[in-house]
Amino acid sequence: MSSAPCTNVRVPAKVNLFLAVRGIRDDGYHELVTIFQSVAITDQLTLRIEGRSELLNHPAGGRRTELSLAHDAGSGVPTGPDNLIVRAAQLLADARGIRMELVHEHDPVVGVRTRLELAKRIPVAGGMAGGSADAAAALVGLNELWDLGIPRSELRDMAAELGADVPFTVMGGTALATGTGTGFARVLCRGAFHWVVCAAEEELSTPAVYKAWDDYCSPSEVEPDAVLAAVAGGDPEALGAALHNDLQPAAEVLLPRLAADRKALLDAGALGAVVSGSGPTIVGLAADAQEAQRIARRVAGRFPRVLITTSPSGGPVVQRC
Ligand SMILES: C[C@](O)(CO)[C@H](O)COP(=O)(O)OP(=O)(O)OC[C@H]1O[C@@H](n2ccc(N)nc2=O)[C@H](O)[C@@H]1O
Ligand SMILES: Nc1ncnc2c1ncn2[C@@H]1O[C@H](COP(=O)(O)OP(=O)(O)OP(=O)(O)O)[C@@H](O)[C@H]1O
Repeated sequence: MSSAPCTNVRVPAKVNLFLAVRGIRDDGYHELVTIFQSVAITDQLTLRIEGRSELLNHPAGGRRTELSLAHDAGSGVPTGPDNLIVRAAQLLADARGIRMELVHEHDPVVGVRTRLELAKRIPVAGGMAGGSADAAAALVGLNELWDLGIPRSELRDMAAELGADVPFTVMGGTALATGTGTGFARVLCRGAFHWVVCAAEEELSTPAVYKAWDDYCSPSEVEPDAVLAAVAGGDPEALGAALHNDLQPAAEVLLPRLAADRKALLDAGALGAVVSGSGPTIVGLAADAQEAQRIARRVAGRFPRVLITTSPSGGPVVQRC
């Protein structure tokens, strides 16, 4: 087999610079208009092949692999079949006729093993598409490691089966999405934006936030034009004023403190502050890199974890190791 025995994928988190909920579909999903942007907070997935690699991608060898997953994210993130990485691997294996058996990382290798290790830096259940980004890393990384040759655009289309945020995280950059968030077009973005990312102690479940929107909010007509103009012009002041998220009031029903947290970021000098996706992470936009550091210092005592980052970032970056 010609593929490398080891591949590394760095995959960025996302923020929604704009998110409008237009209504509910019959299947319970919500129709959105949203602008995604990748930010430079990344998870890293390392993928290795051990044992008899000829069994993996060779029709005569039977096309099969064991797969194990380990991560450093603690007990809130599963390592079994529910992990989005494992679901992504299963999706690719099924699509290419590879028999995949999920095993424990310490089980002895019988035949061939695909060993995955995740270094998690994106806040978990924070509204920054961490699990989706990991699924994207698995699709892109296994495509390379298993030598499947699937174009990125096809991986993006397959990704919709794994979750609404996954197609965007396969591509990265800046995009305007409609539908459930899976159909999108690239958006022009000039320059770099500087963010103060404030993680919360609590987690918010995405279905629970959409349920709160159902119970307390109604469809909005707000349009993304001001955000599109601000990113095209590389104008942080305009972007700060235009940041918008219809899920924010729903997240604040479940965690009322978030409203005061946003105000604290604005008082500390942020040009705008918004709940990221379904929350509870809040992102504050700074005028420049120095200002981001100043704001971060001012709010540090209020949040368990404050990160400084930039956007836009690219898509998943694959390196042989
Ligand atoms: C909040 C956002 O992160 C904004 O980008 C996404 O809309 C959520 O994306 P995600 O977590 O990848 O979503 P999925 O894993 O597909 O769905 C999780 C749950 O979110 C709700 N969901 C998600 C997307 C959408 N357009 N409408 C929904 O109602 C559904 O209850 C679904 O059961
Ligand atoms: N690889 C993974 N990383 C993180 N969580 C995962 C992963 N796979 C499955 N999960 C589960 O998904 C839940 C949501 O985690 P995630 O970090 O993706 O949330 P999120 O960033 O709010 O998602 P989104 O912004 O896409 O709505 C977690 O509580 C965890 O149980």
